Amino acid sequence: MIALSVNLNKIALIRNSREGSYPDVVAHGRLCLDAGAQGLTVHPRPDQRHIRPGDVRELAELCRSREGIEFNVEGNPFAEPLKDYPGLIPLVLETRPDQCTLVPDSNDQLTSDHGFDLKRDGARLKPIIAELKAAKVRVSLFMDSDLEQITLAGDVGADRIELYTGPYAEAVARQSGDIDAIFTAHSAAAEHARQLGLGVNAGHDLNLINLPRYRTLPGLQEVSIGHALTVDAISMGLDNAVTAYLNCLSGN
Ligand SMILES: CC(=O)[C@@H](O)[C@H](O)COP(=O)(O)O
Ligand SMILES: NCC(=O)COP(=O)(O)O
Repeated sequence: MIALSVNLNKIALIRNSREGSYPDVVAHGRLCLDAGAQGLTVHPRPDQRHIRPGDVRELAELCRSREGIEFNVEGNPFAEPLKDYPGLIPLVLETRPDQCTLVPDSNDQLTSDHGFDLKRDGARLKPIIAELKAAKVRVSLFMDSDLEQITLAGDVGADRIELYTGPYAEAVARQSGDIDAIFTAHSAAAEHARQLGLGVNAGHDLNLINLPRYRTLPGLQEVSIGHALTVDAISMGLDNAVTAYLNCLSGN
């Protein structure tokens, strides 16, 4: 079974567009879990454009209260702390999510758009990964479909990789000629990770159109989906959107 982890960033983005706490991020996380999602994901960026440290603390409690539900916190461990943002690692060590997905985003990026270059960052990531694992937090690294880089992910002690699926999503949206080549590269990367003993997650710009093919990705354990699921929820309702993504993953 491929687990669906709903990313709540965009619920928080709407909340932050006004004073107060409407929509309530935790209440919407609870709704996703009640609809059957196996986990929740957040990406607390230093500028707090959407998810804030308080959201991470409250959602950690919510997920801990639910048997079998996983909480995944994403971010760049090297990002310059801004305002009252404590930094990703202190926040993760405080809240102890089930998984931390490290992502090489800089503070000025609109969104995540590439995986790690472990030739450059591997040495300084290794002790951070060890510290998170010592705290019993599973570590996943956001990676492109590059076999050499995925080998390095194993070398630096990652438990899993999260394949960056943006290029495939873009190719499907444009109906470009390289759709199959991109997915073939994804599959090779997933198989390579699996042979190295690494778990396989996937995410970014997944939606109800491009997601079905990921049912064939070797060893896929979890997808984290937020942007498109939130957009679908505007017309379907959040519980129906979660159900639609669960059905898509199970082939129903
Ligand atoms: C790592 C990744 O691809 C997404 O999880 C990321 O959280 C998207 O961030 P935004 O929601 O800020 O675009
Ligand atoms: N890791 C991917 C994620 O959490 C959500 O990405 P998106 O669906 O918002 O593009």
